[in-house]
Amino acid sequence: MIDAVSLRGVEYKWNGRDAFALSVGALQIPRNERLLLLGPSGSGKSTLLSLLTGVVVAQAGSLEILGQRLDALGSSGRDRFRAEHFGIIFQMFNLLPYGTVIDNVLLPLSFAPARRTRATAAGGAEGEARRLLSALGLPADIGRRRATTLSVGQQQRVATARALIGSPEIIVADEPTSALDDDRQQDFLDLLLGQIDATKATLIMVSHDRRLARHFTKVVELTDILATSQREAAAT
Ligand SMILES: Nc1ncnc2c1ncn2[C@@H]1O[C@H](COP(=O)(O)OP(=O)(O)OP(=O)(O)O)[C@@H](O)[C@H]1O
Repeated sequence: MIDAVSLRGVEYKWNGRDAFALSVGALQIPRNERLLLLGPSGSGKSTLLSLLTGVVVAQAGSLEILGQRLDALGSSGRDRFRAEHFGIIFQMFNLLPYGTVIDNVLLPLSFAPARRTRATAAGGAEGEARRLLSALGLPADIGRRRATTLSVGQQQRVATARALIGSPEIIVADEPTSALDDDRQQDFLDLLLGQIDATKATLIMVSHDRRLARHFTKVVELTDILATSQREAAAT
């Protein structure tokens, strides 16, 4: 089976003086993996996610997602590829503040025809949005509320339903539990992992919190996958 992620010798440097550079030797993520990527703040975890999702393109090396080389696509091709194959739960959730909860959950389907087809086949796009919201523990009447009126925990679940709708192959989550206390973190992870199991998606979650490790099939320390040159520089 084609891997979810196949990365080799990737180098990326942000623009600017003294800009941060990331140099990753190799990272292979099979389909259906639940991977936790650990690293301290500022170590480059979000930068790596931006590379994997094609928000930015590496200056060197090769990166394939589901067998597709991202550098072979232009910027709008990468946007389409991201919308179709990734569900992304952002650190700050990035909900449309004045949209309703249902608008927010349905949003990715506007840019992802295959996800729309799957959601429609599963019981209509809006029905599927409501099913996911309820599976994530939200009350039945939440669909018409504005995103701005929700608690942080509710916003996070809406962002999760938006990532899951239409069953994209890869779910990426950037520190999604950092705003929650321990009990809520546990509840949230149980719900997310239950949904991931149901759709057989690959999960890539980024965190600095190694206590989350037991929920995952694989744990990778960012420092362990850095290219040798960058590891040596970081150690000095
Ligand atoms: N859009 C950007 N433009 C320029 N530099 C950036 C940009 N995003 C991140 N960086 C730089 O890249 C470095 C790594 O940041 P990154 O956000 O990838 O780390 P992180 O491990 O995800 O940190 P955190 O856990 O705090 O989110 C930092 O020095 C940061 O300033």
